[in-house]
Amino acid sequence: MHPAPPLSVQIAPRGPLTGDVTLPGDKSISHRALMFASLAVGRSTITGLLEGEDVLATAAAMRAMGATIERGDDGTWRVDGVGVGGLLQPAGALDMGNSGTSTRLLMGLVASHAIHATFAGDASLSGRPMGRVIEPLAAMGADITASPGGRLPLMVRGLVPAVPIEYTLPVASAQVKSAVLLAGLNTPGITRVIEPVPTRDHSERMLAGFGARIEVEETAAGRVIAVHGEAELQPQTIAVPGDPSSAAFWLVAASIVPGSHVTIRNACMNPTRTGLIAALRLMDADIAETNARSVGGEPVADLVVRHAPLTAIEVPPDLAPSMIDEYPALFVAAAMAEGVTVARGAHELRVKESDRIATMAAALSAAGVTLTEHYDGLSITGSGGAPMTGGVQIASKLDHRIAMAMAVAGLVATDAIGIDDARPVATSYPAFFTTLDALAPPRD
Ligand SMILES: O=C(O)C1=C[C@@H](OP(=O)(O)O)[C@@H](O)[C@H](O)C1
Ligand SMILES: C=C(OP(=O)(O)O)C(=O)O
Repeated sequence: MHPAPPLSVQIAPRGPLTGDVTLPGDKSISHRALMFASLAVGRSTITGLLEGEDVLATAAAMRAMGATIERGDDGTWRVDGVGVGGLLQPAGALDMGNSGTSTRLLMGLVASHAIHATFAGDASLSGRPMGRVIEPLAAMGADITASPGGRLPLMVRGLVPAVPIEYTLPVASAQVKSAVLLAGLNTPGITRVIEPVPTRDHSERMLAGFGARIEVEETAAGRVIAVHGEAELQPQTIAVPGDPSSAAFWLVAASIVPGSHVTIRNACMNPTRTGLIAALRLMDADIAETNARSVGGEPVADLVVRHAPLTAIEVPPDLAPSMIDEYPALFVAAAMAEGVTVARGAHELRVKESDRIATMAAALSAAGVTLTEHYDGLSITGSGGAPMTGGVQIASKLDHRIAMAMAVAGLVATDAIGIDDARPVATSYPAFFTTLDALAPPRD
C-alpha cells in the first residue's frame, strides 16, 4: 500500500528521470475482471489488479450485490461469483466515488437483473452525463430515474427478461458499448452493438475468455459486436497487464526532461490504447518497445523512453479514441515541443472527471503557455524546450489526470507548480508520487 496522495502538492523542477517503472494494473481491465469474475459460477483469481479507489468502488458494489471478493496477503484477489442472473438486491445505495466506468458498466448489469440499485458519486461524477447509457438500457426495458440532465444520483430498476436490442453508438464510448453488452449477458437472444469508430475492446476480449458467446465482425457500418444472452461464465485466472494510461505520464516526463532514460515494464499494448505512443512518435519522441508478449489475452510490452527534442504536430483526430485519457499528458508534451501542436476532434474530453479541455487550458495558461481553446481540443504553442513558468498554483478539479499531468509540468518549470488537490490521483495511480520520487528524487 502507498501513502495517500496529499491534498496539495508542490512539484519543483528536477530530473533527469532514470530507472524502471512497474506499472499499476490497467484500470479498465481491473474493473472488468472483478465484474466478470463476480458473474462466473465458481472461484476466479486475479493478479495485478489495480488497487485504486475506482476499482475498489467496483469491488464494493459487486460485494453489495452478492459476490465474495477477498484480497490475499500476496496481493492475489479471489472472487466467488454468483452467476449471470444471480446478482442480489443491494441493501443500500452503490457509492461509485469518482468512477464513470464503474457507474456505466454496473448500470448495464443491474438493467437486466431482477433488482434495483441507486447509484451515487462525488461532485465530479455527479456532473457527468448518464443519458448515453440510460437511453439504450431503457430500450432494453430498464426503468431508470435520474437527476436532472440525466445525472447521478439515479436509480436503475432492472427488467427480467430484458429485451435484446441492436444499438449503434452515437458517441465513441467503450463504457456505453460495455453497458449494453453487459446488460445483454442476462437477456434472452442476441444483443448487438455497432460501433462506427473502434473503442477499447477489453470487454469483448475478456468476455470471450470467460466463455461467453461473443462475435465481432467488421462491416461497412463499423464493428458489430453480438453477445448471446443467458450466458454462462466460467471462472478464470486473470493476470491484469500494466495500465498504458498511467504509463503516459512517464512517457511524457522522460521525453521532456533532458537526460532521462526510463524503462516502463508490462504496459498493455492493445491497439485500442496506444494512441499516445503513436502521437509522441510523430512528435519525434524516442520510444522503443521490447519483450512483446501476451498477458491475460492482451498484448503487452516493455517500453524504453529517452529524452528527445519534440516537434509540434497536428494530432490525427482518428487517434482520439485510443488516447482519450492521455490528452492531459499530451498537452504537456505539446507545451514543450517546437512549434504549434493542434489537437482537435476530442470533444469527449469535456465530459470526463473535469472538462479536460478547459481545465488544462487554465492550468497551462497559468504556467505561461500560449494556447487557443477550441470546442473540441487545444492548439498549443510549444516552447521548444524552454521551461514553463513556475511559482503558480493550478486547480485539479477532482481530476486525477489533471493532477498527474501538471505534476509532470512542474518537472520542467522555472519553479514549483502547486496543485491544489492531488488526492484524486488515488483513483487510478496510488503510487504515482512515490514512483516519481524514485525516478527523479526531489532536489534539496
Ligand atoms: O471503458 C472504459 O474502461 C473506459 C472508457 C473511456 O470512457 P468513455 O467510454 O466515456 O469514452 C475512458 O475514458 C475511461 O477512462 C475508461
Ligand atoms: C475518464 C476516466 O475514468 P472514468 O470515466 O472511469 O471516471 C479516466 O480514468 O481518465
